[in-house]
Amino acid sequence: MLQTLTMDGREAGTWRFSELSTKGRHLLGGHLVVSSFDGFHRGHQALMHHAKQVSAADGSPVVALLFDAASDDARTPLAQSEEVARRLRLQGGADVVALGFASNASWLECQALCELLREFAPKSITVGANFRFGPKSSIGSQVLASMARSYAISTTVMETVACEECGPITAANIRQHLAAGDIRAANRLLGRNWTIEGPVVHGYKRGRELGFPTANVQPVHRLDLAHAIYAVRVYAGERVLDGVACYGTRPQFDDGAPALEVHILDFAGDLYGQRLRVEFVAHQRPELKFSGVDDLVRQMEIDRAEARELLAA
Ligand SMILES: Cc1cc2nc3c(=O)[nH]c(=O)nc-3n(C[C@H](O)[C@H](O)[C@H](O)COP(=O)(O)O)c2cc1C
Ligand SMILES: Nc1ncnc2c1ncn2[C@@H]1O[C@H](COP(=O)(O)OP(=O)(O)O)[C@@H](O)[C@H]1O
Repeated sequence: MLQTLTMDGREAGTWRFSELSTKGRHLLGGHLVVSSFDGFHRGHQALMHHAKQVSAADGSPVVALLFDAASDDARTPLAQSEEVARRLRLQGGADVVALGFASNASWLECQALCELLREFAPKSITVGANFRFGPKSSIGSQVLASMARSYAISTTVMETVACEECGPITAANIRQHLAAGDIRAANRLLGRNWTIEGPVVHGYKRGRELGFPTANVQPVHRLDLAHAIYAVRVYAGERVLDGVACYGTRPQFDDGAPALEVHILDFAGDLYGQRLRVEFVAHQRPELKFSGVDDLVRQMEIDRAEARELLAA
């Protein structure tokens, strides 16, 4: 089964392989880019850039074949799937075909992929060197390349690029930086600021007592993010607001389940039920337990002033 996505990432339709030649006629003979596009980081952007350059020579479309490994809920999301589809279209100019291939796809599904490649009859394939799929991720990009060569499809395997200070541009490395709280490194590898979204839910109503009301944003997925204070930008509908966020267990109080709490600067209003997008700009300090609540509040005032400066820079 193939799933095609619209501009904003919603499903446009589900096709059988056999329907590709009729419904997907416009996608045939294009330049395929094969990836999970997990996070649409700078490595993926380089793949799209390459395919776009190749396609400029003959005018055939760029088609992104998106392996749907990003729907793995156990991992920190680097981008929502709608965001990935939107960026593929905007930055890559690509039509997007999403495949329900999990990273542990069966051999049968891998065979189906070979058939699919034949059906697409692409003019070229672009793939990253560390792309893997199939049972226990046992099939690498080189196997894909030699398979494609046997169909006389020209294939480019692009090496993983590294950033001098931040290491390889891979989704795994970006997740490691997030787990360590190194937002600047994660953002550099992503090529944009890491952003998550969720609805504002009720908390313990303690924030307003402290003079720091905090919107509790509930992310859809689990986050493996360092427990710390961050300077953030908040997108609430049309509004873009500066904020200071705490992600952690609140050792000063309940030491409970990890939560993301966002205090918006120079703002007063009811946000419950609204969907907020929180863009992480900089790490400020680790979450701590102070000798008393007054000390915590004094530190929060310093955090707020520092966030203001970081966001103005
Ligand atoms: C800028 C800022 C810094 C914070 N730092 C800490 C901290 O170091 N330790 C801690 O336990 N909680 C910290 N918090 C979380 C507060 O304890 C939390 O916002 C408060 O308990 C309100 O919770 P509520 O929204 O459930 O009412 C911080 C919150 C903000 C906005
Ligand atoms: N500057 C602000 N930043 C964040 N939330 C604010 C702000 N001003 C008002 N609010 C409102 O206050 C709520 C947070 O207050 P708080 O006492 O921390 O309650 P809760 O424990 O339910 O989060 C937010 O959900 C929002 O509706």
